[in-house]
Amino acid sequence: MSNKTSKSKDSSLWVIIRNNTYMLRIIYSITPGRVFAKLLDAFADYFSWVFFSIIFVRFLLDALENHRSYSSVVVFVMGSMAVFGLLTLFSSWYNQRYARFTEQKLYHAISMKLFKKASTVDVGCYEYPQFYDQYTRAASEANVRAVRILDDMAGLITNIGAAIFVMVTMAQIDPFVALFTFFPVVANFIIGTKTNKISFQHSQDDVPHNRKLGYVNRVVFLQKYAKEIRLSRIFDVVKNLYDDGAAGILANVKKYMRRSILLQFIKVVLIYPLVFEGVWLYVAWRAIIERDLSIADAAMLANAIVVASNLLTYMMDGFVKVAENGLYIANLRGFLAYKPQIAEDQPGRDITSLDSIEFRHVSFAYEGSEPVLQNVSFTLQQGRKVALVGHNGAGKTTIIKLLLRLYDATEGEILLNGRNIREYSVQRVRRLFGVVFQDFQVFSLSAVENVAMVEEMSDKLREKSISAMKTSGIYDKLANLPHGTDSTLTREFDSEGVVLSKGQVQKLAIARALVKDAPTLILDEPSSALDPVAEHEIFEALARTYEHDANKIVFLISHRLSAAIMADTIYVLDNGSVVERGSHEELMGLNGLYRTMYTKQAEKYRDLDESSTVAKWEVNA
Ligand SMILES: Nc1ncnc2c1ncn2[C@@H]1O[C@H](COP(=O)(O)OP(=O)(O)OP(=O)(O)O)[C@@H](O)[C@H]1O
Repeated sequence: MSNKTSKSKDSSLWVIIRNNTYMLRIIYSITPGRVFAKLLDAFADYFSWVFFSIIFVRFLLDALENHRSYSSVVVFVMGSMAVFGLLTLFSSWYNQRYARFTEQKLYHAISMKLFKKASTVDVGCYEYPQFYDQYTRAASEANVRAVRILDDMAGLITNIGAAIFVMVTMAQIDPFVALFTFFPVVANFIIGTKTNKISFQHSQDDVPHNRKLGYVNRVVFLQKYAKEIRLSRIFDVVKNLYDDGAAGILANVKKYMRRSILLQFIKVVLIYPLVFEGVWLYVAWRAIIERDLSIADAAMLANAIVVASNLLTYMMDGFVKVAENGLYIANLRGFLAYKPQIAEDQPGRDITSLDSIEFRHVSFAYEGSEPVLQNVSFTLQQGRKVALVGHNGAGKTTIIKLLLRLYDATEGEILLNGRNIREYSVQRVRRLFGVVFQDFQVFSLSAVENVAMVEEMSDKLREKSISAMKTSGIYDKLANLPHGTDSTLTREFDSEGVVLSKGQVQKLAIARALVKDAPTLILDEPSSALDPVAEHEIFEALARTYEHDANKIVFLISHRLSAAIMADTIYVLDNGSVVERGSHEELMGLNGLYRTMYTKQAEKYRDLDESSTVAKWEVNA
């Protein structure tokens, strides 16, 4: 993943501008009103500040010195107050209502962008800690940064306007005095840039540690871990991750704090006194010693210098903040710009039916791992019912993942209807398969939504979902509940939610695969949690369903070889290679791995049968 997503830390001006404008464009596309309202709010802020510190004071002192009419003072004061009142009213509406409202809108839209991207990145990304780090960095900062970028940018623009105004006003009275403001501004900029780089690096270094804290939090709060935690001492082990994370965060505090404190000290102790005290000495000198400054101008100048140096300091801070925001946005841009190698939206040929599936000398290795499949070749024609069997880790599920284009083969090719799978649209290919994976998930939604798996439920789809539930054998359980098939699964959001057993969930997953009515049905260990009666019933029902549908290919992966017997062809995988193939009878005749596995299982079942007979006999006795 590290080489797949760009993680730019370049702080050159061009990159900063590009990153900020990139984010501003996103913000503008989501809520243009917020952009204009924030600009007006920032203007209201600076206007009130500059107006009352400089113009207001100067006008009043000038009116007193030059004996202007009382009514002109009243009009000026009342007019100023009216404008101030209106701007304050606008600011409180903006900050209390509009900003919060649009903030949510921004958060929502940006989160959706992130979710969408995260749900389309290559599945292989999940094998990289760097992926989680980058996603966390992008996700944790993007929302907050979006608002900050707009606020900082609007602040900077109005700040520049206000600074120009104040500097020009000052220069009209004393061009020399403006120089006072530059030293602290430049010094502040240099220190601010350094401080921000340190705090950015600090926050980035904290991400892996914070993820460990987050992981432990999840383990404690999520239901799926609750049983293991109560029945074992695993939490003592997991908790070490929390300790590691917390220690890492503390180490980073130690690593970065000394430099930050030093820079802060230089800024506060050395820079500010130079401006504020120095300026008053200069103005007092001109007014008392040189006597070339009126009271109104002296007061205005003294205020203006403080205001100007503050404005320029804020302006430099604004530049630094904008640069800092640019660094954070680089994470988001990098993440959103990531182009999956197997892109769902990549254009490709359409495919709606399957005449044949062929694996031609296919080899595959997960990135950074040894080869999992080696030179696998087989061809399946329409209507074939095949089983993949083999020991744990032989590569059975990996074959399915390649077929679904969750990964691409490292060598060789997979052909659908005689064409390389890569020529087809990924979405179209995935629609060809109804799959039950071993690690299927239940969502906190209604049972029928868990089966249909689409947002808009039509009556027809509901009917199909219910019929699939009947075939998989879960319907009776759900139909008897107060909300029937609309009952929510899990109790995370609904106290009346249903908690299904593992076997019941497996039946639900089978219904999910059936409802797709895809040309190929893939069942990866579909009966591992089912009792023998339920297993028998499901396979009977599946056989009935597919008996009449001669076109469909059924792919079964199972450790229960009794289930694999029904297949036309059984492929035996060992260490990533197909070592045997044929019908049950043919494979038994080969005297190879299949026969050994089958005989061992048959013995086990016979032993179980015998022991249960003994148990029955003991009970009867
Ligand atoms: N995402 C992954 N990254 C790296 N290695 C993986 C990944 N998934 C599986 N493997 C490895 O690939 C090998 C084959 O795994 P696969 O899941 O295909 O086996 P399987 O035959 O389906 O096993 P089982 O019967 O236990 O389900 C295993 O050694 C496994 O450790």
